[in-house]
Amino acid sequence: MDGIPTGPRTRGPDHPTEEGHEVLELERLTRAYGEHLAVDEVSFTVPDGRMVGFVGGNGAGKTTTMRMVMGVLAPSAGGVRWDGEPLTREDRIRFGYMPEERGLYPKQPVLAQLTYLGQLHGMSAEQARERSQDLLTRFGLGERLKSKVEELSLGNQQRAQIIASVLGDPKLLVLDEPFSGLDPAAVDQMSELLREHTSAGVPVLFSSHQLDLVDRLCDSIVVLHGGKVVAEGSSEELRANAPLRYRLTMAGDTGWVRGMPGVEVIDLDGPSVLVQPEGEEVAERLLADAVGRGTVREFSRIRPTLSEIYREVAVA
Ligand SMILES: Nc1ncnc2c1ncn2[C@@H]1O[C@H](COP(=O)(O)OP(=O)(O)OP(=O)(O)O)[C@@H](O)[C@H]1O
Repeated sequence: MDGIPTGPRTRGPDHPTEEGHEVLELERLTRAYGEHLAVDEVSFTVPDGRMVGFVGGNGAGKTTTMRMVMGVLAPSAGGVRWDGEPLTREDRIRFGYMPEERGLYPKQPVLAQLTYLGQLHGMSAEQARERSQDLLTRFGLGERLKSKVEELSLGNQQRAQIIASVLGDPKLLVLDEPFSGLDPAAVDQMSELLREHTSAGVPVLFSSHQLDLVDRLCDSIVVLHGGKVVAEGSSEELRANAPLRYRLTMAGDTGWVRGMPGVEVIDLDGPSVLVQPEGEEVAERLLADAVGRGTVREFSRIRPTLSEIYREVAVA
């Protein structure tokens, strides 16, 4: 478990402790560039032991928000609290951050660089080297310890960047697109690494455009659009607010569905139709009608994907 925070193992959403929750709270965080509001009163919480996915289209304001959390950028208004108190410089030193522009120097050997970063987080040179080496080895870079960062493949550079962000036993992780460019095996390894941190009570906030991955990994999701939070919750909560949709498949043509009051046809392809009924009663009426008209092969409620929900709330 090298590189994993040493906090009590019992912390986390299912095992709250009495020593308080280390929760990150963004309160009406706002950033303007000239007339343009890049981030507009963004409020949400990253609770201890939770993994929060931050999604939104290009230019939605994710990076700007994360930079303000990390103190790289000053907010125009609003603030950030940690453990109920305004965030300080000292708090931020204990946070792990993977910036959009990445932090590692291309020309320096990867182990030497991580060792140096570990020392900046207060470890001895020996501790820092040992922990860096263990993590690099665990994630398949054991043979590349002396390679310069620029000599690694992009995916391996990304692994090293993620390792760099967890080196100092962070109290919070803020990661800007940590999974971009990783192959599926690396995604699994890095997700496991992040999960180890949430299990130890660390709140994790990461941005991503990979919605399936966010759906799979995150305890909750914040959707940003045009600098504003347009949806927030667990994927189940987001789904509960999504429109009711059913797929009806019959032996014959389903074109007759177009004439049914209260039923919007989303997609119709001969014997199969995707519909959005106004409510459960309308769906039941539709099924009864279908049974009266011929053989029903399928009538099922469609669980929307996160991508579909995202398109509903975040595509202009
Ligand atoms: N230094 C800057 N000067 C002026 N405008 C900026 C600056 N940085 C960001 N912006 C603007 O702020 C908005 C939010 O950008 P930001 O990089 O936070 O979005 P993002 O959600 O991270 O996008 P992406 O997914 O493309 O990385 C955009 O309209 C961008 O053009």
